[in-house]
Formats: sequence, structure tokens, C-alpha cells
Amino acid sequence: MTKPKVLISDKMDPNAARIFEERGCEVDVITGKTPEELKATIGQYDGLAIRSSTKVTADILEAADNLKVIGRAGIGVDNVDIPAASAKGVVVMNTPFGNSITTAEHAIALIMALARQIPAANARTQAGEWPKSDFMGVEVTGKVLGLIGAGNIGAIVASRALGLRMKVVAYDPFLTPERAIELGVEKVDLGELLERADFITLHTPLTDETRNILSRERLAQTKPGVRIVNCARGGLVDEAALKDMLESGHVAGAALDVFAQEPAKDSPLFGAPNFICTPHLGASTTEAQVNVALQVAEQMSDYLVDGGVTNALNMPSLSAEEAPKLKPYMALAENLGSLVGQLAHGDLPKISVETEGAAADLNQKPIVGAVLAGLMKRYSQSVNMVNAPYLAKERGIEVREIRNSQRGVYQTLVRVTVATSQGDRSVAGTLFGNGQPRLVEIFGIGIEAELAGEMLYIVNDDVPGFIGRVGSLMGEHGINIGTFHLGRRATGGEAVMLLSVDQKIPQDVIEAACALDGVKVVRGLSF
Ligand SMILES: NC(=O)C1=CN([C@@H]2O[C@H](COP(=O)(O)OP(=O)(O)OC[C@H]3O[C@@H](n4cnc5c(N)ncnc54)[C@H](O)[C@@H]3O)[C@@H](O)[C@H]2O)C=CC1
Ligand SMILES: O=C(O)CCC(=O)C(=O)O
Repeated sequence: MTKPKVLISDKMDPNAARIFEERGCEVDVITGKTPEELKATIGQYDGLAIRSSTKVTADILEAADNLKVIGRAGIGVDNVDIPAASAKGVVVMNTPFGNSITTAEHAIALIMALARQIPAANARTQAGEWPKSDFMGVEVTGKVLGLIGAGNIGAIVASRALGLRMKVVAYDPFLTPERAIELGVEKVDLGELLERADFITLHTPLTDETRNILSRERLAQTKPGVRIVNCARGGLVDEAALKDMLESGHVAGAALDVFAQEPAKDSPLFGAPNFICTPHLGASTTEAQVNVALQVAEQMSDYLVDGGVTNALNMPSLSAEEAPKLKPYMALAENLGSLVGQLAHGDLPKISVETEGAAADLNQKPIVGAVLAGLMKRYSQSVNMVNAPYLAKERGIEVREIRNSQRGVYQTLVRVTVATSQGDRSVAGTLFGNGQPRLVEIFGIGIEAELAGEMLYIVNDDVPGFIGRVGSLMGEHGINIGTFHLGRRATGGEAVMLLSVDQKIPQDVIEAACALDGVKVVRGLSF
């Protein structure tokens, strides 16, 4: 088996490359590529490990023909076009906790640096000025810290600030009253936070709701003398308004680790009074970088080598223990989805995936994803489990999951039913003891067959001599039959025939089969 190939395209702790190699991947570490260079080479990689410098745009993804996973060694994935990755069937993962403590500590460091004007005092002291009387600071003890965003990092900042004897008020629409009590913070609305806070620190992602959350109007509502820290994302604060308010003295100090445009080389804030900045250093400690590098390499190799999915932003999780159990089910589910997709006519507005017996105890999401991947192959060849649910949604297909843990005739069963203009049509399959998938029912008729390679599907009247006529037809056209499977609704009623053949069935043979006496449907199938 060829090894999955991974590109590490941003500066990352060497532990990442070591883990990839130990886990059976080939790794190239090439940082500093231009977008054009990345686009020219991305086609050869199965995995791309990044931090924040590499921008994974739709244009780059277009050339990423073998890419299966993008791993962000860090939290924010705003440098990845996730909808484009999903459409391409590429899993996007991050490492949501590895750098949280480090980033929270950076926010606290910036709060302290603002309170005591440490950077300016340091610069002037080292310039030989000894400017003791110019640097009157403030204590943080007893001051109100306004936390915007109380997720992983915000919660750690709150705990550290409480240790510094600050009073913490938090604005986060998703913060429950119970969690606020647990964190020891007072949950407030944004207006109250702006009015009360002596220090404001931001810890939200950049979204349509949070963009410019500290706008000019909101900055004007803050308490005079407020100090502001942003270690989350550029774009949360109106930088031009912040500059004006630093100049007017309404804002007594501001510290930014992140900027709307990065790298920030000529921000209007540079040189503003009491302005401090760092070049997106929030996550830059040895500890955090080892954490995120190890974690991203482990997660990505789990996916590339064993199919396990952890911390994916565009796909449900699947543990490395679950993955081998689910693998044969996913093969079965994909074949069943593909079968209904090839057999049913017209649009398929509704699909239900029912699991029975042992299959019902498993994680259903990957099974449903695999059914959709099989089904959606009728629309696109580049479909997989990652993009199939998105494609199905785009086409307005309604998907239902039904679990039935009681066993029926089979110890384990997956049934796929689609609503067609002729009514519901369903196919079902099971797994043999050795994990081999088998079709066991097609549109209400019991039949046992392996769905593989090229096949011929015929629905006919159950009459003597028909099987021989089909055999002769295949022989006349030089088509070798591998296996022959039969089922019927009742003696003399509707019968189904599934043949596996050694080549794709040509259209003229399908037409000749259609012309046989008693034939109702003929279809060539590919798996
Ligand atoms: N400077 C740096 O180097 C680093 C920056 N970050 C950034 O820090 C930010 C926070 O990261 P985490 O705490 O891990 O994320 P998280 O997802 O754990 O927390 C984000 C919080 O923001 C809240 N939120 C969402 N919309 C909001 C809104 N409109 N108003 C108020 N709160 C809202 C959410 O409810 C959530 O509690 C992210 O943007 C991340 O990219 C993370 C690591 C390093
Ligand atoms: O990788 C970095 O240095 C940036 C970290 C970051 O911004 C994040 O994890 O969201």
C-alpha cells in the first residue's frame, strides 16, 4: 500500500513530522510557498498541515485532487475556505485546546503590560532616559474585566483574572447562567459590559456577528479610561476608531496581538499613544506549539491511515476505535446508496437510512454519510462522505435516520429507502461474519449478491427458459458472466436477476436484453 503523503506548509514544531513518519505517512516540510507554488504542488498530497500563514483558498483547493484532510495546528481556521474544502470532500480539522492556556496567558500579559505601560517604559529606560515620573500605572486588583467571549480561552482568562482579584463580567450569548456561576463571572449584556469594564478582552471567533463588535459606536459607549486587549482575531475591533480614541484619551490603552490585515506592516495604530502590539504571538510558546503539532499530526494520521475523525469542522467525529468497526458498514452503505441511485428514476427528494440489529448500535452519521456518498455518485464522480451531505442539502434531499436495535431475520442490516414518483423503493444489505457486505433485498424481493464491479440488473416475468436466453445473449456478445443471482416476488410473478460480468455492458446488449420476451427493466450497474 502506498503511504499517504503530507505537506507541512507552515513553521511547526518538528514533533509533527516525527509523528507523521511514525504513523506511516510520508512528509515534506516546505514552508514559505507562494500561493502559486502551493497550487502547483498540492495535487500530490493527501494531507496538508498548516498554522495561520498558509491560506487555503478555493483556487488552491481546485488543484488539490488527492487532498483528503487539512489540519490546522491551532484553533482559528479563518485561513481555510471551509465551504470549498467541504465541496471538494476534504476534511478540515483543528486542535481546539492545545494553545488555549498559552493564548489566555498572553491576554493576561497584555493586560498587565497596559496597566503598567511596560513596553514604553522599557524602551525609554534602555534609551538612557530613566523616565520614572512619566509612568504612573494602575492596579488591576478590584478592577472590572469585561470578557467578550467566554469559551475555552475566555474561561481560562477569567480564572487567571479572578486570581488577580479582578471582578469579571462576561458577554457571550451562548454562556449559560450555570456555566457563568461555575466560572465565577457575572453574565451581562454587551451594553452593560461596555459601561462597566475597566479592561475589555476579546475571545470570540471572527464571524458575521462578531465582526466589528467593538465598532466606533460601541467604543464610544465604553467607560472613559478603558483599556482594550484583542488576542482573538483582527476585525473584531474598528482599528481606525480605536486610534482616534487612543488619541483623544477616551481609551487609556490598547494591546492588539491580531490585526484586520496580517502581517500588519503599516497599521494606522502604530505610534498611537499607549498602543502595544505583538505579531500574532498568542499561541507562540514552546508548550503550545508542541501540543498543537503533536495533536494535529496524530489526528491527521488517524484519518489518513485508519479513517478516525477527531475535531473535524465539516464532518462528524469518528474515533480510531470505531473506524475499523464501521469500515465494512460504510462499504455496504455506499454500495446500497449507489444501487438505489442507479436504479431509481428522477429526483429523489427523500431518503431514509434504517439500521437494524448490530448496525443500530453504531455511530449512524458515517453510515448515513456513506449512503449519501453512494447515492450522490449519480450527480458527481468526485463525491465522498465529506461532501455528500452538503451536496444532498444543496439538492434539497431530506435525509432520515431510523434505528431499530431489535434483530430481524439478519443479525445486522442496513436498509436504504428512497421516495420515487412510483412510491417508496428500498434495498437492504447485511454483513457476513467475515465483514463481507451482501445485498439481501432489492425493491421487496429477497436476493443475495455481492455488489462489485460491472453488473447487469434485469426485472422480468418469472417464466421457464428466461435464464437460458439471457445466458445465450451474453455469450453471443462475448460477455463472460462471473456470478448469477436470482430472486422473485412469487412463483410466476416478478423476478429479479443480477449478473456480475467481466466488462461494462455495451448499450446494444442492454437494448437486446430489453427486447427479450417478458423483460420489464434492464440496467447496467457499476460499483
Ligand atoms: N492570538 C492567537 O494566537 C490565538 C487566537 N485564538 C483565537 O481566539 C478565539 C477564541 O478561541 P477559543 O476560546 O478557543 O474559542 P471558543 O470557540 O472556545 O470560544 C469562543 C466563544 O465566543 C463566543 N461567541 C461567539 N459569538 C459571540 C458573539 N457574537 N458575542 C460574544 N461571544 C460570542 C462563543 O459562544 C464561545 O463561547 C478564536 O478566534 C481563536 O481563533 C486562539 C488561539 C491563539
Ligand atoms: O498558529 C499560530 O501562531 C496562531 C494561532 C491562532 O491564531 C489560533 O490557533 O487560532
